[in-house]
Amino acid sequence: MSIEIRNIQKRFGDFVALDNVNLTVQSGELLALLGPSGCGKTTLLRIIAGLETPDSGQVLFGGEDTTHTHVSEREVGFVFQHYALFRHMTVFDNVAFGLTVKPRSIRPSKEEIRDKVLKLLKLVQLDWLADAYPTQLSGGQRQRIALARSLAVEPKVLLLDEPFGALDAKVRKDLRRWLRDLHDEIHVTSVFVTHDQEEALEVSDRVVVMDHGHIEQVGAPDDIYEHPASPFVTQFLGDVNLFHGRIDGSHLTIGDYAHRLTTVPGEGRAVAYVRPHDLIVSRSPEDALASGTVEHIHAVGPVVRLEVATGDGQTLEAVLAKETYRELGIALGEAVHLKPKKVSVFLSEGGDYSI
Ligand SMILES: Nc1ncnc2c1ncn2[C@@H]1O[C@H](COP(=O)(O)OP(=O)(O)OP(=O)(O)O)[C@@H](O)[C@H]1O
Repeated sequence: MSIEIRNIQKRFGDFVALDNVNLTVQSGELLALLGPSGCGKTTLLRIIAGLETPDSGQVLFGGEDTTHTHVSEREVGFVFQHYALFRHMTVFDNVAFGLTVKPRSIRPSKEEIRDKVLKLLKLVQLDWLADAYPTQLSGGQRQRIALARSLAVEPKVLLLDEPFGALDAKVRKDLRRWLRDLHDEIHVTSVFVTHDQEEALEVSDRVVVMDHGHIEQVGAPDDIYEHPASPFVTQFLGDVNLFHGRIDGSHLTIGDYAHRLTTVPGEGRAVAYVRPHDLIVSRSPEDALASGTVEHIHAVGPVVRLEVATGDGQTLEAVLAKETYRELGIALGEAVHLKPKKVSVFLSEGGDYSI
């Protein structure tokens, strides 16, 4: 079931929560809505669910206008950050709930319900917990049961609002992989809200990056990461070093550094971003974008993070493999030169972008 969002506008008082949002979710796709707190992701998800009404615009399911269809008739499954399992019911009864409350005329038989629940519990790999109560489960297990419960009624669309938000980092990582595998198995059209870029990039088929109630960029994870469309997306997807320069013709100049651009966004003042792992640390000043003194050295697992103080008061961050770091034999207080492997450049358009 595809979802089409057309010109959605939503205000809360004077505050514009969603500003003319347009988006198509393909049938069977797992799509992430990614953005900082308050950007409107949850509001958009609630509008898709029918839990919130837009001021204007339309939501279409499979080409049919559902803007004014009640939430109970939209056939959506919902999983929230905080497990909404019924405490007084076993895992089995929690998963069966949506089926047992169906009107008698369309309710499956007891045997059918039993088969279906056991199949779902197997799917989320927790069939051995059928007789347990929610309080006996870990946070990650509860979320898997919540997901099984939302799938029991065979929703056309599955909506997940920070489903792993309340879990610790390790469990979160396991569950993201698990969700990806599960989706590959069942292919229900799913929209997933997160503010965690790593989660969005790892789990989804496509990522929608939002900011201040509008969509900044939509694309496959790799595409978004490699070709961010704006300074906001570049910064939101990970650490960056910022440089100010100019574009003239196809040349970017930052101080004495010159770089030939393959795609030219125009002419004028520009901002350039380089990710810490895209800075080559060298003893030689040749082709250097910046030079400075090593102020801090942090060894983190297989990589080493250097903080380099430049003459003009900026601190740059470079990340290099431990092996390269050892070969270079860098020590605190030494002078190093930094050369970029990859630069993302945007015109300043009259105002500087800042981080
Ligand atoms: N019912 C409401 N009444 C008033 N303001 C609201 C209401 N719901 C949301 N907002 C505001 O709309 C903005 C967008 O909220 P929303 O929950 O969609 O953001 P979000 O991107 O999901 O953020 P978070 O990750 O923090 O949940 C926020 O500034 C929020 O305060």
